[in-house]
Amino acid sequence: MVVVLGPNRYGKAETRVVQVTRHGDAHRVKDLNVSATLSGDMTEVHLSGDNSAVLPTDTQKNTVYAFAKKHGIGAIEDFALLLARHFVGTQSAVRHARVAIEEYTWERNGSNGHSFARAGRETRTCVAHVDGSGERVVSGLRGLVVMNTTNSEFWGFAKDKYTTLTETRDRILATEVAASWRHADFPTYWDKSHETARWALLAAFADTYSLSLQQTLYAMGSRVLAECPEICEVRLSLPNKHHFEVDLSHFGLDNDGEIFLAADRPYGLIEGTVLREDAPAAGPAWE
Ligand SMILES: O=c1[nH]c(=O)c2[nH]c(=O)[nH]c2[nH]1
Repeated sequence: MVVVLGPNRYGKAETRVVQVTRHGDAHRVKDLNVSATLSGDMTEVHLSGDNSAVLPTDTQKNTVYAFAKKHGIGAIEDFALLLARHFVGTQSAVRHARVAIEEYTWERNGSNGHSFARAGRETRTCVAHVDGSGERVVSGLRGLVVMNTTNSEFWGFAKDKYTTLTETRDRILATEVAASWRHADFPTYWDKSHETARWALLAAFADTYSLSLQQTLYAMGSRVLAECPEICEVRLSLPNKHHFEVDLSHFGLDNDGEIFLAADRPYGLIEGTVLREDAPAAGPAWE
């Protein structure tokens, strides 16, 4: 039997780093979850246990903390690129570094400058790749929960003998947005680019008179591309958080779109990609 080593990679997953910057009494918090993944000339460690090419995952973790102190944490895309460039640039055996970062946002709690509350469930994300073919960054967010209480219909759908869903000309449309977007060019300011893309998603969700969540998805992705010239591809995953009007007739009450059961499962899951026709090749961006 002949076996060979296939694709492999290794790294330190989920290094949690919190940076508190103190401007007098007004503190600022950056709260990240950093996952580094390295690959390259790693045959010997797998075949013979020779570790000479292996930068320990423990070192990768330490680098995250040291770089947070030395360089500070600004936009997560800048921090991810800094780390990825460092691993590829300083370790000859490392040909490809992937650094994925999640950022959790804290809001001020009161006015004392040092008390914070976690801001909802929304998480900002990015994945940076650095290798011999170049640098690629995918940014995004997840956990952004949105709801329209009208301007949503769903009718004219295919039916078979198992279809019981009634057509509706007015329903609640709610979802928890998970979106990621690929950059054809790097923006000057990652934070500004993220803010604009996020705003575009929200604006399109609010403005679209929806005949299906699929149509809303396409509108959201298109709006990001319209507002952000540096972005060439948007991927969206939208759970349809169903709200069912409750039948209150048993209690002698009518219900004209006022009382709903918010079902947590099962949920429809609408996923799609919207991209520029001339988007450059993605390379490893989405891996
Ligand atoms: O916007 C929707 N898209 C669907 O594909 C679908 N399917 C369903 O049962 N409800 C909905 N709503």
